[in-house]
Amino acid sequence: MAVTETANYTPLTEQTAVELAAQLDFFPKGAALSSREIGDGNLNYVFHITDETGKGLIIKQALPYAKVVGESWPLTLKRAKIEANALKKHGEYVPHLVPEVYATDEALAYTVMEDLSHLTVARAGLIAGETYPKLSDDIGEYLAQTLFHTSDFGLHPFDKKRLAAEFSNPELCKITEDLIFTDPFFNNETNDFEEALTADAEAIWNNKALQLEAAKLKQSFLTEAEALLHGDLHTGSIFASKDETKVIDPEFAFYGPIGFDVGLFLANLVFQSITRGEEGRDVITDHIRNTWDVFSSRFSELWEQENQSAFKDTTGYRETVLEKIFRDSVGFAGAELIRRTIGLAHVSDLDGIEDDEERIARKRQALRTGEAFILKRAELTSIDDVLSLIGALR
Ligand SMILES: Nc1ncnc2c1ncn2[C@@H]1O[C@H](COP(=O)(O)OP(=O)(O)O)[C@@H](O)[C@H]1O
Ligand SMILES: CSC[C@H]1O[C@H](OP(=O)(O)O)[C@H](O)[C@@H]1O
Repeated sequence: MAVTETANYTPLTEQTAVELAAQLDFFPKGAALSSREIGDGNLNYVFHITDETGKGLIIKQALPYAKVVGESWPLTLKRAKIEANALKKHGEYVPHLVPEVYATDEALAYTVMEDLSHLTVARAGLIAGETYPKLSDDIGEYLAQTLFHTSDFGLHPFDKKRLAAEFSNPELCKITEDLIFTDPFFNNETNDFEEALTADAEAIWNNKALQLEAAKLKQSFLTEAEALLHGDLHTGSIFASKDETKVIDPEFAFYGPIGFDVGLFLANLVFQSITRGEEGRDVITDHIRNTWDVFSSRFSELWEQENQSAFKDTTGYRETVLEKIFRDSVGFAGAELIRRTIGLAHVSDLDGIEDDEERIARKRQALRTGEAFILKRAELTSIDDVLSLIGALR
């Protein structure tokens, strides 16, 4: 990382975070503020500042390295600016589905934003058996609005290319390129899995057909600047309640293939489908189906209403675009299922299963499902095909 990037940077402490919050015009003058670092993610500090009435705000600060690994893994501070700008850009289309950004500081790499502590991180809630009736309606809407409006279908080509340049995010993309698309498909030292899964991992590393498809997915991720993605849309990046949904943490935002955001969210629902008993599974199946249905129908409506392309009404064009997004989504979902099982950075849906035999069985199922998604994605033509495949691999 360039020396200049950290020249004026100091990490906040709970104390300095309070001092910073007091300087903002947010709490009443002289309010008694308290501060707690609550970050449970892999990369950043998150300070929760509250006054005596319970009113709160969040200060998220990037560290000059990946928190999960330590100082041996330097990481650009620019990601804080990318995250704040992505929240604001996506907020232009779906203000009700992202936190409000109150202030930013590029040198100190922090973002001050709306406190969402009244909501629960969706992954934790789903694992606990919570139901979120609006989750797939809201995420389908979020995906359609943010991805359509930042694509060539929704923007003038000059604006789209300017935005793509603004959201160039090579360092964070490299993490995804390595951790999702490369390392799990080879015997790489970043991989992380229980000994009982060794033969399963080796089968992946020896599967040449799978590697070829992984290479194609990686190429798509590297080269297809279709829309401004969230870039890491898993259920740990979503806050939810029965009547609200908010998407946080778009520090991996960049111009990439639309199916990447759709696929990551679907894969994280699939983890729930895999780990739940029969009684709790239907609600997840419905969310998987509804996410695609809402996304594709809202995307189609926006296409009809707002697409300026000369080919907008060309027979079969919209269908062709949606078929590609669908195929990509299934493939990217497959890569996410595999990387969260044997790669670096797991999900608690699987790792939290206490019984060893059950945990290993569910992880094997996740690997089988991921492989099938990647290898069969060209044959799957509807979301019901995907759901049947998930069912057949139980
Ligand atoms: N706006 C917010 N309101 C309340 N809590 C938040 C907010 N943003 C983040 N958090 C808390 O901090 C945790 C980590 O945030 P996240 O943005 O996912 O960090 P990282 O980039 O390190 O993964 C979240 O799981 C959540 O508990
Ligand atoms: C060393 S980064 C690993 C992993 O962490 C990110 O997740 P999050 O910021 O939500 O904790 C992202 O998924 C990266 O792939």
